Amino acid sequence: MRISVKAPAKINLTLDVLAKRPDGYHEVEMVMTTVDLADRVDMTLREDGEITLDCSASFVPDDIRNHAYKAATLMKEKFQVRQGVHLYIDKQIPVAAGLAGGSSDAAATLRGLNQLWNLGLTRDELAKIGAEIGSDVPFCVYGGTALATGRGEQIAHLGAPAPCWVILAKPPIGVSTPDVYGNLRVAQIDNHPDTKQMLQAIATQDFSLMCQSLGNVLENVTLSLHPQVKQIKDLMIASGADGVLMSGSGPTVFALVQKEAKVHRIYNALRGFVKDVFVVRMLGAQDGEILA
Ligand SMILES: C[C@@](CO)(OP(=O)(O)O)[C@H](O)COP(=O)(O)OP(=O)(O)OC[C@H]1O[C@@H](n2ccc(N)nc2=O)[C@H](O)[C@@H]1O
Ligand SMILES: Nc1ncnc2c1ncn2[C@@H]1O[C@H](COP(=O)(O)OP(=O)(O)O)[C@@H](O)[C@H]1O
Repeated sequence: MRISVKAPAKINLTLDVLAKRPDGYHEVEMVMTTVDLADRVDMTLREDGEITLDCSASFVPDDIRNHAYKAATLMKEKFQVRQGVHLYIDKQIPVAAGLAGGSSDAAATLRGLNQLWNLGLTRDELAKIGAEIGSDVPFCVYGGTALATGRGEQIAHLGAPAPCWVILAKPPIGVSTPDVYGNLRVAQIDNHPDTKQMLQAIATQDFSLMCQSLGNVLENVTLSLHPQVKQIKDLMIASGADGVLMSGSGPTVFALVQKEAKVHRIYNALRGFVKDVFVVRMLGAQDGEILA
């Protein structure tokens, strides 16, 4: 018996940090949406009770350090499941990119095992388990578009933003989320995004207001550590992007573009500068569907 689940990447349309919490995490307020760049997680039932994992990207861990493996272990222990599973991850999302690839693989694994092991859990119950794996996993369990608060695990669903093209560009560096948060001085943040205005832009599918409302307080930290990120931002703006922002803790930068003619110009300009460039669409309110 085998199930395959798509694990879409996410981008942050806003990312605000409000305070440092006693538990070492930060209080965040972020609007996230999924895009149609996705990993695929294949899950094959194992009667011997073992959990094993293979990944198409050799540099991604294939043991308990892999978030998908962690998800399977958590589900097996919580529900005393006798069977095991072999996980195969077809890696398409750049790693350590600010696109929550690992979190999305974990969320896809939770959703697929719920079906493969006939656990009958609700989406909310899966999201609660996801919060034990990482702050982005609950959002990835639901997919679509949402406002995430707390450390990122409290989710308020939103409607689909105005449809547009999204061009993702990742410079050849990996950025560690803990390092970026560790370098953030919350008291010195002077560019808090207007989250309410972003919510209004999404509710009214107002593309230009959405572009004006983009904001990510982690950007300045990552830009100061990695100048290439600013170069990509400047190139996207110079090539005519309607909106530009770094996603999550970076280093991926995305451009929002409404007219397809502009997409080619921006894509070609970026291709001369970075290898990892993707032209994708927002998934709006859909989620990573479960395939046969
Ligand atoms: C920055 C964001 C924004 O979407 O995404 P990515 O850039 O990773 O995609 C997330 O907050 C990343 O979430 P995630 O990658 O799940 O982080 P976690 O594993 O929970 O935490 C990794 C580390 O980041 C820091 N962290 C994360 C979330 C948060 N609200 N406050 C924090 O301080 C902590 O140091 C934590 O130990
Ligand atoms: N399934 C996975 N896919 C990618 N990276 C993973 C996965 N599981 C664990 N990791 C580890 O998590 C880190 C990157 O996680 P990822 O979600 O790709 O980054 P980000 O949260 O910035 O989007 C890397 O250190 C990688 O080794």
